[in-house]
Amino acid sequence: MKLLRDILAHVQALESRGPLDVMVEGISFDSRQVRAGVLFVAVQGVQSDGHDFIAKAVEAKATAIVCEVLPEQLTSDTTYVLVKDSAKALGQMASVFHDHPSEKLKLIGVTGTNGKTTSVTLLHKLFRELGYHVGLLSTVQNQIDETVLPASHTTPDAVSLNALLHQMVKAGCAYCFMEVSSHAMVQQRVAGLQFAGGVFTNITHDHLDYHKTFDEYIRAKKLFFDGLPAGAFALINSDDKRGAVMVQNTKAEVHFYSLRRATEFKAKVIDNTLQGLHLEVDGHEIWCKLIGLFNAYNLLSAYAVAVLLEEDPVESLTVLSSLNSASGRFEYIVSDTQITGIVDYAHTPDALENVLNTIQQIRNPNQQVITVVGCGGNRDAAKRPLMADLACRLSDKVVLTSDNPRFEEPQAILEEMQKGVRPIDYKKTLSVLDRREAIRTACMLASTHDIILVAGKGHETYQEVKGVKHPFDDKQVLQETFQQLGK
Ligand SMILES: CC(=O)N[C@H]1[C@@H](OP(=O)(O)OP(=O)(O)OC[C@H]2O[C@@H](n3ccc(=O)[nH]c3=O)[C@H](O)[C@@H]2O)O[C@H](CO)[C@@H](O)[C@@H]1O[C@H](C)C(=O)N[C@@H](C)C(=O)N[C@H](CCC(=O)O)C(=O)O
Ligand SMILES: Nc1ncnc2c1ncn2[C@@H]1O[C@H](COP(=O)(O)OP(=O)(O)OP(=O)(O)O)[C@@H](O)[C@H]1O
Ligand SMILES: N[C@H](CCC[C@H](N)C(=O)O)C(=O)O
Ligand SMILES: [Mg+2]
Repeated sequence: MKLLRDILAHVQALESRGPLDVMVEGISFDSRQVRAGVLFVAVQGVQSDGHDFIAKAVEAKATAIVCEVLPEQLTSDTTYVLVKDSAKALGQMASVFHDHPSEKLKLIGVTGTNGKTTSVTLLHKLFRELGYHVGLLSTVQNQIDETVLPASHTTPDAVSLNALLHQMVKAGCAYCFMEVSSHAMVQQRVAGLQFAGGVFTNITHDHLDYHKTFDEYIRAKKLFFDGLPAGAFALINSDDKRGAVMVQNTKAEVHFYSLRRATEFKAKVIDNTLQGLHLEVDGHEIWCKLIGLFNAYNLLSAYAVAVLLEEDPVESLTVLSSLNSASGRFEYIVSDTQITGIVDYAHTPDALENVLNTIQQIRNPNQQVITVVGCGGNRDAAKRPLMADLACRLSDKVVLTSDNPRFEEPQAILEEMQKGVRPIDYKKTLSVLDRREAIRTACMLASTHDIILVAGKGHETYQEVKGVKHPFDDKQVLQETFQQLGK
């Protein structure tokens, strides 16, 4: 419980109507969650405008309303506060409401198209092994030490986010490693947070359904670095050509990592096999369990963060070399007849290309590569033909299928993917709408020693169709199918 006046301490209010010395028991941006004592914040959304629900919030006895436009009719027992940017105010108020939790631990944010979950998961495990209490906010799950809390977004909304950070502080966490998505930046989910550091992994084609242009997508990621305070660090992948742009206007201290250039933090891949990576990092040789060149970047950036947070370099590398990948990131099983089944969350053209290139590097010429891939509905449609084309170019056979169709027609998504297949690849491409059947088809096509990649859903344990999440787990389906077929 806090006084409205105190909650507004960091908010630039343009105008207020009604008493400010009223008690607030909770903050909500959803009128359906409002009850007596709650402060309702009206946020402009994609589907609807929170301002249209102010009357509902008042009906539910909201103590106060924070909004960008005052309603025409004001009720006398509600306080109204007018602000320029409700989403930003929401973050600032949620932070005060939970006693500024981000200032009581070291909060490190990771942004970029690919590698966020892998990086924050590595960092969480590393800092646990180094003896700290640590929080994690990721696509797969949130965590306080080993306690797992479910995650519905890559970056939670501002209210949930501050509540989670508050719980981490109460549990004695010294660090929290979190993913910062581009949606979160545009929607100001991290407004009001104090970051001790930020990491940029890479930026490639994704989410243009939401950001519209690649420049806007870059701008969204850059906003994160623009907002870092002096005293924080910004750790940048200098092998990505947008790396330098990210830190053009940052106040943070800039550091670079690279596999290609002589930078402050550098690594060299000595060997890349299905058993793992053999790396040289800052002059030290290590063998890691993670597979694929792209994971050399994730390992290097995790190492660099540890050094920037003043951990011992050699001890950090020793721990990193013992860590496994995050769930659904290049996880593999080998069937009784020696078929390798890989499940990977590659759901962007770049990720798919990286994963398939890695498979091409570690396969031998007698092994066929069979890829099962689909694209999500209500997401960037431009990536559909690109992903189908990449799958064909880098595989011997391809089974195009459904991912999470959400509210789109699965057949229509599949047809958009098919448009990317070059005529020369028609012969090697099949389309099987049902994902379970598609995985079965790939298993039937596979012979001893072949490699099956099931891409796009990684750790997800559901398939989302028209608002309903049906149980579906690529790893489980793959395993069951091998057994059913006696493969
Ligand atoms: C496109 C997008 O990001 N949408 C997010 C956004 O919803 P929205 O803008 O559609 O909200 P809306 O339905 O238009 O409603 C506007 C406002 O009215 C309020 N409202 C609405 C109805 C009502 O009856 N009463 C009411 O008060 C809503 O609570 C909201 O505040 O704000 C919601 C509340 O924070 C989010 O849950 C929702 O995430 C949706 C579910 C989503 O799927 N988001 C994905 C795309 C996403 O955010 N992904 C990124 C990761 C991407 C990546 O890098 O891979 C993530 O960080 O998870
Ligand atoms: N550093 C990297 N560079 C390029 N591709 C990567 C990198 N790390 C992982 N990948 C590929 O991208 C996929 C997604 O990785 P990860 O889940 O770590 O990324 P993410 O940024 O968290 O994705 P999301 O935006 O969905 O949360 C992996 O399954 C792998 O195929
Ligand atoms: N965080 C990403 C995940 C995509 C995963 C893929 N399986 C899909 O459903 O498109 C998103 O929400 O766009
Ligand atoms: Mg993620």
